[in-house]
Amino acid sequence: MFFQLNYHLYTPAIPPAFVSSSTDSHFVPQSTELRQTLQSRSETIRSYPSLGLNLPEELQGYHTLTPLDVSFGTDRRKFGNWFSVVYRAINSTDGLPYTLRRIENFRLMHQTAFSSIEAWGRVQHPNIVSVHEAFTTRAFNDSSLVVVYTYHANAQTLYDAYLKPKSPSFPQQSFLNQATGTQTPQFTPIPERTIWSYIIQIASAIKKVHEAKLAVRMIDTTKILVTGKNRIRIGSCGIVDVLMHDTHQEMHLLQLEDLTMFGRLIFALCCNNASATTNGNFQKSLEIMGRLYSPEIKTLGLFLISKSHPNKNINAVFEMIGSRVVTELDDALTATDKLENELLGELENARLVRLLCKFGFINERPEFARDPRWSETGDRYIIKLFRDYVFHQVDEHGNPITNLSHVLTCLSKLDAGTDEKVMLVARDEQSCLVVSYKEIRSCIDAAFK
Ligand SMILES: Nc1ncnc2c1ncn2[C@@H]1O[C@H](COP(=O)(O)OP(=O)(O)OP(=O)(O)O)[C@@H](O)[C@H]1O
Repeated sequence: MFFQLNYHLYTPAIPPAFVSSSTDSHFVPQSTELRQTLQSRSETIRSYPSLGLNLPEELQGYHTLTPLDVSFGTDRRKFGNWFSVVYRAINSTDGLPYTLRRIENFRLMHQTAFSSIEAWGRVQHPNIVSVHEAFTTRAFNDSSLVVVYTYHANAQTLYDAYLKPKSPSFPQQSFLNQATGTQTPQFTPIPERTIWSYIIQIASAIKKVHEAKLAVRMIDTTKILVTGKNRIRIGSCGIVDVLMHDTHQEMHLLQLEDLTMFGRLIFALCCNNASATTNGNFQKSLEIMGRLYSPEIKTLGLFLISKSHPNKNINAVFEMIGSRVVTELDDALTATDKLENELLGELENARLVRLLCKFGFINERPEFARDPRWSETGDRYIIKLFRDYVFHQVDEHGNPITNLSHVLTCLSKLDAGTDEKVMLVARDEQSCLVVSYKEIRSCIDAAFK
């Protein structure tokens, strides 16, 4: 069956006045930066682990383990009371990269501890790193628990992105502004719009989790990932449920604890201090927050960390932040417009690559090399001359013309099968043929078949 395409040449883009690819938007950087970001993620995924790490070659269907924690080997990080290490690994079944969080020296007492992982597997949300599976293994020469998550290339924790001291010679302190007599924080505050965006994203993740009758149990700057421009995702979900399986705790209380951790997170981000709500720092934190941000953020933060608020639940949070959600929604829709527009510009790629592959399959087949009938007669002769017309033209001095727009225009016309005629000249210039792109396309199709 042969379908006539009713589009040809290049897909027209939306006028830049409506969707501009050269300007930044809240969630999508300008086109060139977006491309660099995606390219760099692709490079990261293809990067290979250094040798000599002494890691298992294979682990429950995962291979090519690469540690993601840069401090691996020197500063052994902790997950609660347990040591944990994070790896990227490739799944043998689908060939895709995943994140493996390993908890060292963990003894699984009951298989039922994994039931929460199944529940987490059903939680799909744009602000939660998806949980895939969990297993125990002796492949690391101990008894380890491994929980597998979606891998977000080049993700950074909120801690690394904002709170980590930039240099040991610049401790994160306030200094006294002699002119005004006020303490000025020695850090670059996160813009208010970004803080609201993070608040809304975390709140909607918590809402999803609480509605699934689960609790996040780990809302902390070191466990939330920045996975794109102003995009964050809660990582490490489900681990605490497995680790604490034998300690029964009421879900309602765990969900309240989520809100308290959420409040502490807001203070930490606003004040650039992971311990902003501890006793010694609290007054100073309130002062910093009052000075840098609108009062609604402080009110929300105080509501969340309050011990005994009768109406403390995630829906009450949304009542407090409702008006800000509209801006977030607008920005999210602008992001889809921008990405759709970027995609429009790439539509041609797949068509053209498929066409080039077809050419590659047909032209110069070695098994027909001694058979002049293959390429010197009929359909295939036309294809050969067309190939010369597209790729092998020379200028008046006999130098090759490498004009990409000529190639792309010809291929697009060919793909569309236009009625436009083209004159194909034999290499010896003794004969020429005038054929339409439509006819050339039929020849290629027939030869390919
Ligand atoms: N799902 C994921 N996709 C991509 N990278 C991830 C993912 N989860 C974690 N990482 C990366 O792995 C690294 C280590 O994560 P980890 O949670 O151990 O951070 P950490 O700062 O070392 O925290 P801790 O002190 O608790 O160990 C971080 O740089 C993080 O960006």
